[in-house]
Amino acid sequence: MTFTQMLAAAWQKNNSLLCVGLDPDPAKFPAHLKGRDDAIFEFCAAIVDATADLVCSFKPQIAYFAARRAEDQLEALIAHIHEKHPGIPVILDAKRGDIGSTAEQYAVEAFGRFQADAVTVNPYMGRDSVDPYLAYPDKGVILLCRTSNAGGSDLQFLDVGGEKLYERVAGLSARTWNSTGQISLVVGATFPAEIARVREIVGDMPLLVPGIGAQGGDIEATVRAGRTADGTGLMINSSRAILYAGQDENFAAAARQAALETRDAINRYR
Ligand SMILES: O=C(O)c1cc(=O)[nH]c(=O)n1[C@@H]1O[C@H](COP(=O)(O)O)[C@@H](O)[C@H]1O
Repeated sequence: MTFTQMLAAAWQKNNSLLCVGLDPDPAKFPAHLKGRDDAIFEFCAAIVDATADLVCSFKPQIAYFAARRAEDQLEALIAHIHEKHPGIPVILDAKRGDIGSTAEQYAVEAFGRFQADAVTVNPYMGRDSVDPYLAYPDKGVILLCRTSNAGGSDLQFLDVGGEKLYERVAGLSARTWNSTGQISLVVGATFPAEIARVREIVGDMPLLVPGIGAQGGDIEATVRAGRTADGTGLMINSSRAILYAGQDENFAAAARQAALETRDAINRYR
């Protein structure tokens, strides 16, 4: 099954456009996990098990694991998701981008080592820097287009021959680069007008939309701007607002409640 098929099935099965982001920061862990060698795995696996029936995808952010020499725990976590919650796609958020020969190694890392179903990629270096990921026909390649941070406008809003750079990325992705149907785009929830513009350019292509929750993006505006005609098309990510909804031993139950409320808030506007 391809990433796109898995995603479509998860949208339906869990009636959810919510992607739970796994950005584990040990400083924010409940006291009983602090100091344990496997704390990152235990924390994330508990969140995954508590929310897996409420999401369309999980998105571990590699920096939170690599910064603490915990890539082995990331491998174990992704294996855990595949084994215990088959059918829920895993997006490795790594925002890679490099010349083709190096991109080949990043692709092996994401799809071979970590067994992710999709990876985030920075398209700034152009088509040949994206091709090595597309060589894995079952995998998703999610390109940064209009990011959620304020500084995203520094480059993505530049005029490039009568259109903005993010519009060029969307247009190239949809019309030229996506011959295999593997590409999705990142568009921040903090910019609903641009979500609508990207949707206009790319048709029904799936969009990864971070920026609700801790970054303050508006759920109603996001869904109305980005949903497709059948009420899907979005992976709306929330990380901190779900991971750290509770601070004690009951953190996973608190995360479940936050995920449930977020999924239902999203569904109100589909
Ligand atoms: O590619 C991403 O996931 C991403 C793109 C973007 O434009 N903005 C953005 O916040 N992200 C990621 O989405 C997550 C947002 O986390 P919260 O703000 O805690 O919900 C982080 O893992 C970011 O790295």
